[in-house]
Amino acid sequence: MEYSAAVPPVETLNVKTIKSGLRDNIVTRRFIYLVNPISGTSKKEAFIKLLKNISNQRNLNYEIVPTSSTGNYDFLIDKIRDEQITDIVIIGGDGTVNQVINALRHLPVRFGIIPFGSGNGLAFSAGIPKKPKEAFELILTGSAMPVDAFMVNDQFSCMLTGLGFDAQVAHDFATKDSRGLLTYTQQSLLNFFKAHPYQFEVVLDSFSFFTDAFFISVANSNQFGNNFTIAPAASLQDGLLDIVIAQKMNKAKLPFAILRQIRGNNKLQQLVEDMANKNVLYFQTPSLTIKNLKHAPLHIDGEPRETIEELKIEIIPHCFHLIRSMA
Ligand SMILES: Nc1ncnc2c1ncn2[C@@H]1O[C@H](COP(=O)(O)OP(=O)(O)OP(=O)(O)O)[C@@H](O)[C@H]1O
Repeated sequence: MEYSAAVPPVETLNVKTIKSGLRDNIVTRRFIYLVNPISGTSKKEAFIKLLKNISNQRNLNYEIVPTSSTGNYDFLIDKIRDEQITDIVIIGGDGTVNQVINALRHLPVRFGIIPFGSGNGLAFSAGIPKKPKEAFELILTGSAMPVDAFMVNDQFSCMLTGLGFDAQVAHDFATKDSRGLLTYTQQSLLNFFKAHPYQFEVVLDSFSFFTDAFFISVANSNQFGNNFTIAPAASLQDGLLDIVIAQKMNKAKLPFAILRQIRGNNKLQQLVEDMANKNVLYFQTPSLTIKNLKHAPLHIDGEPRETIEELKIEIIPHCFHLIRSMA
């Protein structure tokens, strides 16, 4: 079915249209609130009650739908078309955000996030408030902007993909009964003592190089989540991926090297020169290939994935529209 008045197709949606659409047409907007019942640690019942109250008070047209544990959202596609849904509000963490946006990004909808995950890397990177009520207020009054995403072979990523140490943490975290920051921190510490470097070949447009690294992060967002910055220069809208490579070093130096990276004073000026004498390499590129020679574990947007030997990674500029803070 073709779209008519309320929501023009994505190709014709420009920032101005969306901005004014958001502010002026709150009554004509049609919302689906997608709730992940298991993400994060905070109980959602009280917030869902509040969400209903606010939505009813403001006469919003909305429906609450649970998220899909398999990541299959085919059941929503016809509904979005038939009912001319304009806004998908994701109440969950990065794993949910990845699955929902991947499934629905070709439709002319805006996405909003109410961060209810363990890390919430994309939401916090986009300046979405931590407090659920404030995040919802932003969805009602803020602006939708085009945001980049990227592909790792045929898999979609919108926040951060990693090989090595952080991926091992994601794998171990997935086996735990409890979620949340505490469990994540425990797993990070345990893995720190077991961490060892993996061998990679990194292929860029003009050259390639080998590196032994504790981890490689491919970042669209500036952080892992919980406001833990890893790629200080990363922008969600610049058409570039920020690549962070924590090269083999004395393990005692690793936290300090990461700290320098977090503070943003290790920006790579001359990649080739730095390869020999810097512990953490940091550069930007729209695409690259990583040959994962020792089968380092992989995560995509914080979710453990089966590892891949050769990762062809490419940005999708302005892939979807996210309601985000302009601050
Ligand atoms: N209805 C559901 N029932 C059970 N599991 C679900 C359901 N919907 C989604 N999931 C799964 O829940 C898992 C965790 O979700 P999510 O990643 O959003 O939370 P988190 O891991 O706590 O937060 P973050 O990714 O921000 O660290 C995902 O693997 C997702 O596939």
